[in-house]
Amino acid sequence: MRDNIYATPQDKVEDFTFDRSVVEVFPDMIQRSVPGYTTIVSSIGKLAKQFQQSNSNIYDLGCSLGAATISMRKFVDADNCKIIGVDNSEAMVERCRLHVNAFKSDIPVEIQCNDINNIKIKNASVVVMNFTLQFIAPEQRQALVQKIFDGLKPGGVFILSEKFRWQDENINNALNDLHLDFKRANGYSELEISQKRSAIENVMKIDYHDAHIQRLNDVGFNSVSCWYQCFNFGSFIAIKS
Ligand SMILES: Nc1ncnc2c1ncn2[C@@H]1O[C@H](C[S@+](CC[C@H]([NH3+])C(=O)[O-])CC(=O)[O-])[C@@H](O)[C@H]1O
Ligand SMILES: O=C(O)C(=O)Cc1ccccc1
Repeated sequence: MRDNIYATPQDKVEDFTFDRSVVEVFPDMIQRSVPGYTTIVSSIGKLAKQFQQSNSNIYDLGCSLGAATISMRKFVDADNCKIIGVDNSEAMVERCRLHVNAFKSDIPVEIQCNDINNIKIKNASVVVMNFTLQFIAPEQRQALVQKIFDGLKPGGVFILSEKFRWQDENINNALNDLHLDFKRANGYSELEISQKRSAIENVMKIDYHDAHIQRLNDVGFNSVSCWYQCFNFGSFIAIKS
């Protein structure tokens, strides 16, 4: 289903939520809005294969419809691994369970409806946050990333994908413009782009690219790199030694 949510003028643009109407169009919305999304999702599956450990948990935090969970499940083959997807949108979780159950697999998957700030993370070999940290209140981000580090086993990996901004205004504007052109090329009108911007400005607070690296180092990761970037979107790998 095509994302037409912001195609007609709205008197007042409400804050963006992951409700039922978003669920219906979500695959189209994220594909047309996030440069590199498909590459990132498939690479997450391959990274999960590289870092899986037998008898461990694999987390997909903010799993939405389960794209990263399903990608990882295709590649994971270690003994006694369990994939745990968590999302606090009931509409997403309900649809995610349908997606996950549409394919047969030997890897157990559990989809939980919960706030990721409230869950325990333990015995993890892989933790994925694919475009989710940006929706967490900024003051809660450090504690959440610390909890992820603490819940990882030695040799475990954290994969963090986000939209970025830069302190350097020239870089920031150049990469933002490339993203706007990407949305236009994918059929979004100026009205859709501006109404969507209003809808997300209060709920999606973007961190500086440097701030992510700093935070990952601060919580204890000593191997950190951006492994993918397209315009102002990208993904970090952080390994616990
Ligand atoms: N506190 C929270 N607790 C749990 N879930 C949350 C919270 N806040 C937001 N979410 C959930 O995080 C998801 C973010 S979308 C992730 C895409 C997916 N990872 C993908 O690989 O397709 C990214 C985007 O839409 O830009 C939504 O499903 C929210 O309900
Ligand atoms: O739509 C945008 O411009 C974004 O920045 C990313 C996005 C993608 C999907 C839901 C919310 C935000």
